[in-house]
Amino acid sequence: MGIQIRNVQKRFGVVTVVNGVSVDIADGEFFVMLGESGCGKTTTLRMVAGLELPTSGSIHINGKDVTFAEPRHRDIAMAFQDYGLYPNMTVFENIAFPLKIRKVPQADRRRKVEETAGRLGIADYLSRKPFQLSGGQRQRVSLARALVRNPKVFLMDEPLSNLDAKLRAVMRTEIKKLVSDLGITTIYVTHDQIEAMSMADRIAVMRRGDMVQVGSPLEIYDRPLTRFVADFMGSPPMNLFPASLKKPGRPTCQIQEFVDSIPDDEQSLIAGRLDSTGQFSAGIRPEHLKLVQPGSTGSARAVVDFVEPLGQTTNVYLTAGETRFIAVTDRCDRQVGDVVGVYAPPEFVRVVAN
Ligand SMILES: Nc1ncnc2c1ncn2[C@@H]1O[C@H](COP(=O)(O)OP(=O)(O)OP(=O)(O)O)[C@@H](O)[C@H]1O
Repeated sequence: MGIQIRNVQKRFGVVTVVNGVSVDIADGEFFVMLGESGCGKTTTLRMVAGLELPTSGSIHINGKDVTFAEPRHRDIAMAFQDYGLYPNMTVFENIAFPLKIRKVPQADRRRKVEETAGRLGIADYLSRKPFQLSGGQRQRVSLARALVRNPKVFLMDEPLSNLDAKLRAVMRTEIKKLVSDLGITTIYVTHDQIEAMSMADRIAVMRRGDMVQVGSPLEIYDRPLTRFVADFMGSPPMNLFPASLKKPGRPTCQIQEFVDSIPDDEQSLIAGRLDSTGQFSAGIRPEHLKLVQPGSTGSARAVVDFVEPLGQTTNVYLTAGETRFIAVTDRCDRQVGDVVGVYAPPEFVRVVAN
């Protein structure tokens, strides 16, 4: 059950925008497709919805081959960035619309609309027209209209991107809670890594029509396979230092101290992640670097370039030789020009493909 996407490819004329994507999405899973504009996430979602047909490959939803099925035969609901509400209908009529076209009896319709509106906190607005609502309320109506007929699968394309930052944060927790309470299998498209991290059971990071890494938010954050993924997830992003393997078992790096003691299990990944010139990147998250006394065992010497206090934490911009990188520390009293020791705990150093 759930959704199986198998070798799905989509070409528009000579341009391939989805490049043979395969993934299994479990029943009830919240699956996020994350990537930059133009990477093919919307096109993939539209193929699951039936709004676009694959050039090749297949899509199964709850055990049924729907590759070429009409959208209305897929038991899916959709919500998009533009709410798509009918301006001349009331909120009640908007939410009831999918039930009306399915000829659900009037009493049932009323009950379901009221129940769904209650869940989404819009029960008091049922007699208003969309123009009498705020953006957040309109998005709730759009979600209510999608959910009112208890779909098995819910597809969302950047549904929060028209809302301000604070409301987005509120809505993302509400949506996540709502769909997991209802047990609906969900595919959610976004370019916002915080949204992806906070909502997903699993994330697929997409690039140029490929799913470059699929995993739980923390797997992807902790163990990015490539520079692209490492750079995309996290703010400030992972520090990435050019490295290479000249002799087996001893990587060399721009900041040698950072790779000198990386554990064997991480070292064993190097061979599989070298590029054609024998290079890889050593990655370490800014929050894992420790500022210590210059000259402390295993530390590299660096100079503080810039200090950015953020209240809870401080971003410390550093230079070691020509190499620039960032450490995130607790509040600290480092000053520009200070010479510090920087220690990378070996268990946090990652081997990342270029
Ligand atoms: N009907 C179409 N005809 C030709 N090219 C298209 C068509 N639809 C999409 N594309 C192209 O396919 C590529 C992928 O588009 P898609 O909308 O899937 O990307 P996306 O990752 O969702 O981006 P965004 O976040 O901007 O929506 C883009 O380069 C786009 O221009």
